[in-house]
Amino acid sequence: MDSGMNKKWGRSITDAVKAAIEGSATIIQLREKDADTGDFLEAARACLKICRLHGVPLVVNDRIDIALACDADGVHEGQSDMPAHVARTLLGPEKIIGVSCKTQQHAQQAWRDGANYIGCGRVYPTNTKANNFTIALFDRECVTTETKRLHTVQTGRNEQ
Ligand SMILES: Cc1ncc(COP(=O)(O)OP(=O)(O)O)c(N)n1
Ligand SMILES: Cc1nc(C(=O)O)sc1CCOP(=O)(O)O
Repeated sequence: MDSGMNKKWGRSITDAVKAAIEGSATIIQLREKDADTGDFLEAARACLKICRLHGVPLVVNDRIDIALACDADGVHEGQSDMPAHVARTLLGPEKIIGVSCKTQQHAQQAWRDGANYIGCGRVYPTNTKANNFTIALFDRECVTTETKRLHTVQTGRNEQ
């Protein structure tokens, strides 16, 4: 979740985190693509406080420095972000590392690098993210059954 999108919907990022947890979310990702570092860190600390109260892990998208600064539970990295093996070295053995994967090769590399889960998709178009492509459901099956391990699937939606 991200502050910008939630602001558009008239709620704060912390309200969004609370609502997600009330709705049974078992892990939260903070994904701030447009925030300044200071604002990102502040949001991460505020979200983490709520997550800790409820025993729900919080992972930070892209930014290992933010995750380290607030002692978040982990990070999510894309194919053009910090490689998972470097993230593992920086974060240590206990933190959660997720990696976005669109091919079997991505997935195999992620597991070799010490990822805890892979994010596979998206499988439907979205207008919330540019410069990225949708994969076929068949490809998603190949990526996830190939590795038979923990994965999430990005679905995609259309924001008006
Ligand atoms: C769970 C999950 N899966 C995939 C993504 C996408 O991550 P990435 O490829 O790094 O793209 P951005 O999020 O940086 O736009 C994700 N964030 N979470
Ligand atoms: C964060 C993210 N990355 C994607 C990718 O394809 O790499 S899809 C995605 C989430 C898109 O979800 P929504 O459409 O609900 O905004």
